[in-house]
Amino acid sequence: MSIPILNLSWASDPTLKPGLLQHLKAALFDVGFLYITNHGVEQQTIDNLTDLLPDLFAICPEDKAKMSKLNSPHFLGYSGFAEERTIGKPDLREQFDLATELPVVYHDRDFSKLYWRLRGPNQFPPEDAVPTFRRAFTEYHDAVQELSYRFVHLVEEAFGIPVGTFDHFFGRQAAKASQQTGDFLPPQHRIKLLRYPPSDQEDGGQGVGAHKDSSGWLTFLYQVGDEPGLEVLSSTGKWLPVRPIKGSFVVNFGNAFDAATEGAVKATIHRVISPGPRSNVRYSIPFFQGLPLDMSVSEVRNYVPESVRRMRRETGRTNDETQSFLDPRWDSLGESQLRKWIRSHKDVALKHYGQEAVNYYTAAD
Ligand SMILES: O=C(O)CCC(=O)C(=O)O
Ligand SMILES: [Fe+2]
Repeated sequence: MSIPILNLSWASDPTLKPGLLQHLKAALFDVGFLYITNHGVEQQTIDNLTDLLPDLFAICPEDKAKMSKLNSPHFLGYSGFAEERTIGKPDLREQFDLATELPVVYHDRDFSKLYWRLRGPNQFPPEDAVPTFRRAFTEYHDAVQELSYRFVHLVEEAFGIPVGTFDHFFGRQAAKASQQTGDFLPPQHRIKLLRYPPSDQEDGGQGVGAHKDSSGWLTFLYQVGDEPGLEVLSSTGKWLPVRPIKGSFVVNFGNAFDAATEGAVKATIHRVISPGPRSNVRYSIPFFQGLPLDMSVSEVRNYVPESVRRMRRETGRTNDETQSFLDPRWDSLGESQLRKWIRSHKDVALKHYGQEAVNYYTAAD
């Protein structure tokens, strides 16, 4: 298995587009991981943000503390080196979690569900500490958001459903009158700015442990520079390197997408090995495309054609890893997101959601 590279500029050439869609189908259904090049996001927009990363991570500890995730019921802000764990081991990275800049909604509308508190504004670094950061971040966010919507249109074509079928998930058009769903509050997308310092272990260390993405629908990852480390688990059980290709994004699929397609498009397992002792710092920026918090995966599934959903069933393999969406308690995106955040950040959860919520969301299944 190798990781396909799709040239998105083929989408605007009628003679090349059928080939692109063919490649996309193979990438979606056979691999679940791909690179995209000529994707339409200006290199300058990317560089304006990536050039600031060394300065951002070099802000003083007091400024980092002021941006701590502990301040944020939305789990947005700074987490220090090795503070998060995956599969029981610390991840040797430092990160800023950001998102689409949105106001809180739970104060002034009838949003009775606790998960609405996930939605809210960013904590930005002080403007004098990293001048132009907010502008560079916002431009990057807007450009990748636009790419993500464009890419979803190609996925619709690959699925053989009308272009725009998923638009109302993103507040881009009302659902058709005949359909029950619609009027969702447009989602908040999440962006992590990640820094992996060189490890003192010869074989690197756990940059981030093996996982599937649970924060969104599709992930668009930008790997800064040439430092390797990202690996994806192939269907034969081998770890394949996903080396940076200058200017490309890596696309992969989150648990919700896997569940919505009944496993036809897999949420692949991936990990990052930290740079070794003589390597450079590695930076990367995943963009997790969100879905409306009050939408349920079963609703999303209604828009995915039967021809796609039966693919996994026909292979005879069960859809093992997305069981949590099958539990009615976690079927909505909001419930599953809140559960995930509370489980991974108990300190933030206790402070902003209280012991009762922590007990509820962390109880064994
Ligand atoms: O840093 C990377 O290349 C990947 C990060 C990742 O998989 C994640 O944060 O979900
Ligand atoms: Fe990931």
